[in-house]
Amino acid sequence: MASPSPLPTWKSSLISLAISSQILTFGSFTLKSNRISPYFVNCGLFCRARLIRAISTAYARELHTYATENPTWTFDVLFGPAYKGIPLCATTAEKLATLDEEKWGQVAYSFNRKEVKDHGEGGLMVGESLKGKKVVVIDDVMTAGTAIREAIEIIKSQGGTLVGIIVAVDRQEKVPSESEKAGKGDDGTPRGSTIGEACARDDSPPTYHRYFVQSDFISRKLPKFLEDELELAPCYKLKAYLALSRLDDPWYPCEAESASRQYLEKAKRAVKDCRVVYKGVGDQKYLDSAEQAIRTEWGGLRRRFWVAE
Ligand SMILES: O=P(O)(O)OC[C@H]1O[C@H](OP(=O)(O)OP(=O)(O)O)[C@H](O)[C@@H]1O
Ligand SMILES: O=C(O)c1cc(=O)[nH]c(=O)[nH]1
Repeated sequence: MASPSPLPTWKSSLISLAISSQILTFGSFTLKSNRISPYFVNCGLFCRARLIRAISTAYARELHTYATENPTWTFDVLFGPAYKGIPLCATTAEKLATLDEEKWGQVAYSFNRKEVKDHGEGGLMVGESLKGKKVVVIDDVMTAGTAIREAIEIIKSQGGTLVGIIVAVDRQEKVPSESEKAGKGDDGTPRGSTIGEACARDDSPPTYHRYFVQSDFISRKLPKFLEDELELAPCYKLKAYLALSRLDDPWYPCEAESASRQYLEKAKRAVKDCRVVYKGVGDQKYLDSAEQAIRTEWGGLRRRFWVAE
C-alpha cells in the first residue's frame, strides 16, 4: 500500500510552532464532551502577536482562496463561538481586509456570550447583527460537535444563514452516543462523524474548511516530531489511540477501510512495542502501572471508536 503523502511545509511548520508554543500537548485530558484524549490543542495559546498573526492569516487565506475560486459563494459575518472563537473571528476579519480591501473591507464579526448580559446593551450577542446575513462559523477545534451545533442554533435564532464552517483542527471524532449523552460513557454504538452531521442539512449545506485532522498529528510527519520531542512511550500510546480512531465515514475518503486496517495493524504492533519501551525504563512499579494503563485505554478505545477488523 502506498504510504501517505508527506505534509506540506506550511502545515508541518504550523505544527512545529504549535508544539514549541505548547498549543499542541500530549498527556491525558478531559474534553468538553467528557471524552478522554491523549492529546490536546489549546488555541487559547495563540496569544502572542506572532502566533495569532500566523493562525488568523491561515484562516483568512483559506476563506479568501475559496471565495475567489467559487465566485457565487460569499459571506457577510464571521461568527466565533465563545470563548476561543472570539479572538479568531476578530483577527481573521482584519486579515481578510488586509488581503483584499475591496472585497472584504466590510466583512463583519460577531460572537456570543456564555452568560447573557443583563445591563447596558444586554443580551447574548456582541458585534454585527446576524439578521439576514450569510454567516461563517469560525472555531478552533471540533470534537463531538456540541460547540458547532450550538453555534448553528444561535445563527438560526438570530435570523442568519449558515454558509460555511472553518476550524483549525478537526479531531475526526463521532457525534455523541445516547449513552454518552446520559453521562454513562461511550457504548460504541455505530454513528456518523461530527462534521458529517453538522453539514447534513435540508437546505444548502455549508462549505467546510479545516487545516488539520488528527492524522496530520500522527500518521505522517508527526511521529518524527514526537520521537524527537517527547518520550517514546507516550508516542506509541498515541499512535495506538489515533490508529484506532480512524472513522468509517464518507467524509474521510482518504481514510478508506484498507488504510484503516493497515493502521489497526500498526496500532496492535505499537501496543506491543509500547510494552517493550516501558520495559526499557526498568522500574517494575512504573512498568506495572504503565501496562495497566495500556490495557485500560485499549479496551476503552475499542468501545469508543469504529475499528476495522
Ligand atoms: O466539538 P466539541 O465537543 O463541542 O468540542 C470542541 C469545543 O470545545 C472547546 O470549547 P469550550 O467551550 O470547551 O471552551 P472555550 O470556552 O475555551 O472555547 C473548543 O474551543 C471547541 O469550541
Ligand atoms: O474537545 C475539546 O473540548 C477540545 C479538544 C481540544 O483539542 N482542544 C480544545 O480546546 N477542546
